[in-house]
Amino acid sequence: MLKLCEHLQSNRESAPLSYSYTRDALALLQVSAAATAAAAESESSDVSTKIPPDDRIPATIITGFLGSGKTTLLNHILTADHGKRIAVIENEYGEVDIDGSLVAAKTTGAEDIVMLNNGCLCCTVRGDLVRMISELVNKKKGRFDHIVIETTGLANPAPIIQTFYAEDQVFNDVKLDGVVTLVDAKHADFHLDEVKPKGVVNEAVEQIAYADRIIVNKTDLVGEPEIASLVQRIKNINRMAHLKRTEFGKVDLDYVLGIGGFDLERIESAVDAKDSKEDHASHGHDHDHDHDHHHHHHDEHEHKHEHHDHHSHEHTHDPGVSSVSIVCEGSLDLEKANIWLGTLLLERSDDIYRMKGLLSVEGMNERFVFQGVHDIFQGSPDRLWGPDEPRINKIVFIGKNLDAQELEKGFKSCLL
Ligand SMILES: Nc1nc2c(ncn2[C@@H]2O[C@H](COP(=O)(O)OP(=O)(O)OP(=O)(O)O)[C@@H](O)[C@H]2O)c(=O)[nH]1
Repeated sequence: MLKLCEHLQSNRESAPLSYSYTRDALALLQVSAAATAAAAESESSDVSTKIPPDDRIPATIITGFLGSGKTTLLNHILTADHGKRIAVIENEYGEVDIDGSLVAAKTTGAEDIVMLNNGCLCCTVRGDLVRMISELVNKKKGRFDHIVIETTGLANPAPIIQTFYAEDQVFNDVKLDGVVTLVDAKHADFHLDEVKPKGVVNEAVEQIAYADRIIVNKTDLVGEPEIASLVQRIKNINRMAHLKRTEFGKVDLDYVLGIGGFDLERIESAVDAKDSKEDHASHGHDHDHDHDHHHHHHDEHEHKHEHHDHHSHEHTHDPGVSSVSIVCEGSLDLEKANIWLGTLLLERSDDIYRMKGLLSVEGMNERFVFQGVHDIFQGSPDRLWGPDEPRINKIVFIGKNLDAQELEKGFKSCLL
């Protein structure tokens, strides 16, 4: 505990905190409150905890299924007039980096393009990613403003995101700015429906679940009804991410770069979007029951409701991935919140993909903001609550088999 305290205090002068173990997360919450209380005592007139600017280099992860338009978006980013110097890390699965040459051909030469071949970022080459980022930072610091990482279409983004919080070498110099997920308007349904063997993740679902920004691309290839139903489906998985429809990845760059890891507005809008009880109750129930798929996926009706014995329900409800948002006024009893969050993460961290929150903790003058990726938890005090500002807690979970009512009940039981 003492060690954590010291860590917290030294970190308050620099970057936010990241811990990869549940118990640390809890201690962090506790220590934050204690430190704030101490600050309040020692500086009676000015209790503000100064949150220093975070000057780490931002990194954006571009993910999306094979052929969804990642390289197209990357080219758009690199050729657009934004004045940012961008270092690119390309992860091409296989020996020949075709994407690399496509991107390189279009760039002006101001950026660095680094290739990570022969493996998928999410598994075999994560160590390489850490080394590569460290190398970029050590050798080229000051020569670029932003890192963009393009993952292979088959990447599960979780381990890549976790690299940014769990690896000190990365965390000290680089912050995750955001995860941008491209969705192929024409083929996404097919991939989302795809049945995976038990225990194997559906990358298409995961990529949507982890996104901060979603780009439904290739909208020129399908009609409005298909797009609308896809958008609905995406929102059922992740209601926190912003979503835009595009052709050839043409989006404003501030939609994808500089979005900020702690995008509080996003938490707020995700929560505000949850308006009715009915809406709330529908969370986690987007089961399409499309259990069997063949490659003739153009006719939706053709493969719906085909059941075979070997595709049991337990692994076919891929949109069991959903979002739950909780909003309620009041202040949290720290001890209760620690126990609740700790138990939840201990029991469910495999299923809780992402978690973001803005909390009002009793005895803490600042808003406490946090985010988690499975068992990795990062949080810090944010600005002071305003004198007349209602102390409203907002928390969003994205994950598998979430029970909205149970989560809400658990959270509310921590309120004073
Ligand atoms: N019609 C249409 N084609 C597009 C659009 N966006 C990209 N494409 C094309 O789709 C193909 C795949 O695009 P890429 O950008 O290479 O996709 P990717 O996600 O990088 O592909 P992988 O590296 O294989 O995962 C290319 O031929 C693009 O020109 C779009 O909005 N509409």
